[in-house]
Amino acid sequence: MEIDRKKGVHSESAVLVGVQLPDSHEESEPLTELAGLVESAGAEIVGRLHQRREAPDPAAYLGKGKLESLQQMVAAAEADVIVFDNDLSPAQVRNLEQATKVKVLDRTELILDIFSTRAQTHEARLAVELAQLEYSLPRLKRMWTHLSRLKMGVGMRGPGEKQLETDRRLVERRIVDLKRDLEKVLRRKEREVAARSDRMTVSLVGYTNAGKSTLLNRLTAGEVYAKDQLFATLDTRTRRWRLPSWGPVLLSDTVGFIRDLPHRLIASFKATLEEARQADLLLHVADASNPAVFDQIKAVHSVLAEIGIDQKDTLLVLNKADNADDKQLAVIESRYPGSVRVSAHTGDGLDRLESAVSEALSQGFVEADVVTAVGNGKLFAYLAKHGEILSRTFNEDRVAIHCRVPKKYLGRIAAGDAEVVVRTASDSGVLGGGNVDGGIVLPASDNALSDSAMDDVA
Ligand SMILES: Nc1nc2c(ncn2[C@@H]2O[C@H](COP(=O)(O)OP(=O)(O)OP(=O)(O)O)[C@@H](O)[C@H]2O)c(=O)[nH]1
Ligand SMILES: [Mg+2]
Repeated sequence: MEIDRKKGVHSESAVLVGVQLPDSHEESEPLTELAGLVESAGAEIVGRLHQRREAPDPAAYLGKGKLESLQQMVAAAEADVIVFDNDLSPAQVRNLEQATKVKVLDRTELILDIFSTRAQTHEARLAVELAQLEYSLPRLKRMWTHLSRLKMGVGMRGPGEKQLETDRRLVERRIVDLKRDLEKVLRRKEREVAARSDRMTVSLVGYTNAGKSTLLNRLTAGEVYAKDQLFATLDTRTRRWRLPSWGPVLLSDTVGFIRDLPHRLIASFKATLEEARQADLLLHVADASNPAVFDQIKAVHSVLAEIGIDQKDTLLVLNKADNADDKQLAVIESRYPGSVRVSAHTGDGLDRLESAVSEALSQGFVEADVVTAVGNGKLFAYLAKHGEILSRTFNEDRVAIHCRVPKKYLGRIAAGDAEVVVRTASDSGVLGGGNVDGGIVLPASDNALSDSAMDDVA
């Protein structure tokens, strides 16, 4: 038997199989999400098979009777590929392929396959290749057609043990190279993102297909690829977003999440998720029209926890309100008070979203008195640009500036040859609302604000 493993599932006919285990995720309509993934990958669905089992069968995951049904279904529909909703061991894949004579993919492989066709930037390509190779290493026996692309010409038949050993070493070497390249990308990215840290940054996160890119486009009039497919976006885009009554902040889009996202994939996408890691505020976009919205919100929380950013300030955005059932919206809102319902399509609720974001960002502001030399125009400009100047009091060659500024700039302001005294309470205005526990005095320093610290981004 020879099965072409090179092609993924594009334009093929696929049979979907799912086994419901007692502790595994349960969908109201089984295989819905898998079907979305398979269609996203460009395949046609020609059959579905679902089974409840206490435990997977070690040999073929399915029980004997169901395996026979599967064989018949594949033959009758002339399917090219079987896609499992569960993750399979290498032996199970081999046995299933032998029994059905067609290619078998599991959920992780399918996701990796979609990622590999969508990855656009150098960084996303590296991330996907690494995740794919790490996944395939223990599965090399059936991966040799894929490997032939890497190294040898076509026409290679099945690998002998020696060949396998060579392949394994090649893959391992490539993995080391990829990790090193990704590490470099990550460090560069960290520097890039940190360099724009004197702008408030907001990051869109959420389940795949929730409408993050559409929302980014709508809010910033940018040109970001948005499409009704899972994992339309694999690369982050950052745009300037002019918040009314606030000013410009940076808004970035990210790769969508999915339940049971392969851990390796999350690890490989670290550089892509750097924007979200350093953001001042996360906008968690959920598709309120999806019956599985609660599961999706939970799945996003667990990915955020895995990246270590689940403690960040987060605003839940209930998108696709135009398409959602009013009752469902009310249920979500009572479960998540403080969430904001919007429609990226009709534009409904975007004004409320903008106010909610402004308010959330204000939490990061403090009122302070900054005392500096009258001639320190640079610092004055900096305060005006990033905060709000409330009053100025001159005293000979010194000026005391009463202002409202983001907490995170305090260090930088103090470094600009100034004394900074943070007031304990602030009477909240447009930008205000920040509360500080006690008056903090930051010492003046000799370092004047450097040009780069003053640089504007975007
Ligand atoms: N009805 C309706 N559809 C929407 C809305 N917002 C987005 N969509 C549609 O939902 C689909 C997914 O939108 P995207 O913006 O690509 O979603 P995403 O979250 O960026 O998806 P990934 O990049 O795959 O993670 C597209 O077909 C959009 O047109 C909305 O408010 N209402
Ligand atoms: Mg997107």
